[in-house]
Amino acid sequence: MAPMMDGTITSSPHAVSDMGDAAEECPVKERCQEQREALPGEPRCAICGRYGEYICDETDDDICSKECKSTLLARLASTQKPTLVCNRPVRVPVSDECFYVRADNRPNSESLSTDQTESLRSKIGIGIKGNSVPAPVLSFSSCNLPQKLEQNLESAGYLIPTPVQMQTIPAALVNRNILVSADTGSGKTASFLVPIVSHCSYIRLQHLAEQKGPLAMVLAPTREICVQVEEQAKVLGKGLPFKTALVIGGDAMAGQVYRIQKGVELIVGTPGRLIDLLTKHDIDLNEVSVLVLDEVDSMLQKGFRDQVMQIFQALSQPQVLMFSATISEEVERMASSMARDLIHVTCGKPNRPSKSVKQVVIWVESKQKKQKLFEILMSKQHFKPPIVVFVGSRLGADLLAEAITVVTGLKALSIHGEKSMKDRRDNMRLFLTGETSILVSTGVLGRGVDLLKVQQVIIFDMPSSMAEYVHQVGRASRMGEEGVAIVFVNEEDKKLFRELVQYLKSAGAAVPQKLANSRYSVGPSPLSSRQKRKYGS
Ligand SMILES: Nc1ncnc2c1ncn2[C@@H]1O[C@H](COP(=O)(O)OP(=O)(O)OP(=O)(O)O)[C@@H](O)[C@H]1O
Repeated sequence: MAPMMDGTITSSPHAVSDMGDAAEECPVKERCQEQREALPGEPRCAICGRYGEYICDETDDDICSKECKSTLLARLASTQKPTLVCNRPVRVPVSDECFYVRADNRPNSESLSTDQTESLRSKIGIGIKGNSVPAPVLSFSSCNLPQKLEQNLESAGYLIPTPVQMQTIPAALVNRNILVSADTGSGKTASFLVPIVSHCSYIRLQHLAEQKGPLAMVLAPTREICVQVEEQAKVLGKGLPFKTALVIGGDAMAGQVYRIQKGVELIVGTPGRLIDLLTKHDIDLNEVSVLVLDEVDSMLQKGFRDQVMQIFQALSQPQVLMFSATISEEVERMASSMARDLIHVTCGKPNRPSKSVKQVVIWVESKQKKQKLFEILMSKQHFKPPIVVFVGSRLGADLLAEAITVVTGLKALSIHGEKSMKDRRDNMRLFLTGETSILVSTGVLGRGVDLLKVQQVIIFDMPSSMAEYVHQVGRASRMGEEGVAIVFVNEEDKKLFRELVQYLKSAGAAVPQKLANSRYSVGPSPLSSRQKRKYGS
């Protein structure tokens, strides 16, 4: 994630005297979060205030990591060179001046040249397709966001945008339709929530909407994703005229309707429940001007597609923002037909597992899988809690969680679509708060859910597609942190062998001999023509 590093920074004299040789031997910290807090009297990073262990060779400032060095240099560059701006005109409401940075006070008022923009994109690893795509930004402060939103971002620890946010936020702020494919854990959620919070509070503060109806809608395939998106929206919208409603099955509908009728800016929900609610109750959607399809490939698949289109058609030409780590050519085509003048942003290697996760594939016959899993869980070397174990069936999830608890003595819980919403919430809470360290899940947690401290997943049953595999592997890493995915395969997964071998080879991961030697790993796979349609050649 850290953009544009040359790494030339020197150890601070304070650090050497305090830490002796050890400090000199330690590699320079890549990221700010790897650095510790500063103790009283110690040098502080000029950017984030953590322990300023190094000196920036180009400015002599104390800094904590390569990440902050790059922020420091970017800030410096932005005050000296033509700069990056969002083009959205910002008008300041007289009564709410405190929320906005005045346009004429902005330090960054010129645009980058085309060459500069292209070179910046290639440095931060962004690809774009589309007409007149706004330049990326290097900081949240160049976006003319409500001041309160900037503060909320800072309080949440979002000091600089991630690459996908750098490109997507400015484009979304000027109302462009966007399709984004970016690695799992790369910060896609804030890429749509920041523009939504900004847009909604702007409309409310300016009294631009006639009614108090919702202004934006986020659709996602699972309840767990919706819960997390709504939670994050609340964090970012705190203190602004920005209320949210969560519309998912398993929660009482009456409460959801009441909340929406009272007036909310954002609705986050699963398509099925939302249609149910909209058909039974009179909800005014006239003012909804932004629609987000999170995990868009899943949302445009059979099962969801008709419901999504029904909702889309009930809105009056909203701006459409679509996101996933896996986007096929077919999804691209469908997205282009839904939204005019679409921008396509890519970040990282599309449709491949995040390179931060080490894939360790083991050939295990089905009857031996449980035993192998228990061995891993009981091995000090291999078990790195908290972990998620992905299985293929609901019953399998319950039975395996029970078996783990009985055999290893480690408390394991399960999550799947047949559990009540209360159980799903309780089990997630117990897992995220560290009260239990093993969660056995079906695909419901495979996508989009931020499993904060998880750095290890075990794919006990291979999912039905390589797209789901990419998402499940991605649960082991957030924001480029290193993770491990242990994957059990055997002949039953043969329809995925060919692609799996390609993925492993391109990631430099070992291919078990039985997998490499299988006739299904070479030549056309049983699904090749369908897969070709799905992912292109
Ligand atoms: N600018 C930022 N600075 C610091 N942390 C961030 C920033 N943006 C996002 N994060 C954090 O990074 C983590 C991953 O973000 P997020 O869940 O949005 O990823 P994602 O791309 O949606 O992943 P997935 O495809 O797996 O759903 C979250 O914990 C989030 O809080």
